[in-house]
Amino acid sequence: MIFNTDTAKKTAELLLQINAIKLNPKNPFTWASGWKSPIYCDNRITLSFPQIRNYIREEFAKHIENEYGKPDVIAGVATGAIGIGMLVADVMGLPFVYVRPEPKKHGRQNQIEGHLQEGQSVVVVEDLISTGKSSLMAVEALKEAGANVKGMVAIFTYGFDVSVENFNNAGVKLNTLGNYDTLLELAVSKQYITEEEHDTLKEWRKTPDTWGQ
Ligand SMILES: O=P(O)(O)OC[C@H]1O[C@H](OP(=O)(O)OP(=O)(O)O)[C@H](O)[C@@H]1O
Ligand SMILES: O=C(O)c1cc(=O)[nH]c(=O)[nH]1
Repeated sequence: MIFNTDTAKKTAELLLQINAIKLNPKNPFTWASGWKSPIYCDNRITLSFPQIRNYIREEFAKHIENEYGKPDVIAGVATGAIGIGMLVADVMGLPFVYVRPEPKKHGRQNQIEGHLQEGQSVVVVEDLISTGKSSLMAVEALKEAGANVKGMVAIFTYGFDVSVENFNNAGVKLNTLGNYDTLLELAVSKQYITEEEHDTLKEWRKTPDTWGQ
């Protein structure tokens, strides 16, 4: 669920402005889930724009504080949310850890990097939710380490039913700055996308798990 419509509109505007939204229906992107998609939202690009990463940082910090107060620790989901998670932790004056998709194979074999104590409250920062699988694996690792996971915040969600179900089943609260519906509406109204691209996206959105196969 988005925090509010103003933030969702602003987030969409900024992502479009920096060309973080990539469309390539002829040569679809492969997502982390294995799904094929005509669209890719590359939130990593926001880190390269100081004003935009500052906006995201401030919005996250404000909403985390409103929703959860100050947790003991901010966690970022690797790798996409290490940068922005660290910025949020810094502005909130909080410790930071990041969570790998799986334990590292050499060295200390950590999945969670940084200092985390059992019983500490944690808010998890993610860059993007498609199915939610990557994010929820990070939550699982944090819980196994004894963390008290308060909830998750992300820059963007596609809002797929499967992600809503996955978060509900895991009992994890998710709030995002932006979402697909708001982005699409703005992209159409500002003519960032052509009629043909809009038709492709409408078709894709009906069955994103099997599109392009
Ligand atoms: O909701 P999901 O279906 O799990 O997909 C979303 C995940 O995919 C991306 O990560 P990716 O695996 O591409 O790795 P990266 O963060 O290292 O770029 C993104 O950063 C999310 O973590
Ligand atoms: O599902 C993914 O892997 C994914 C989709 C997307 O739009 N952006 C991204 O960074 N990852």
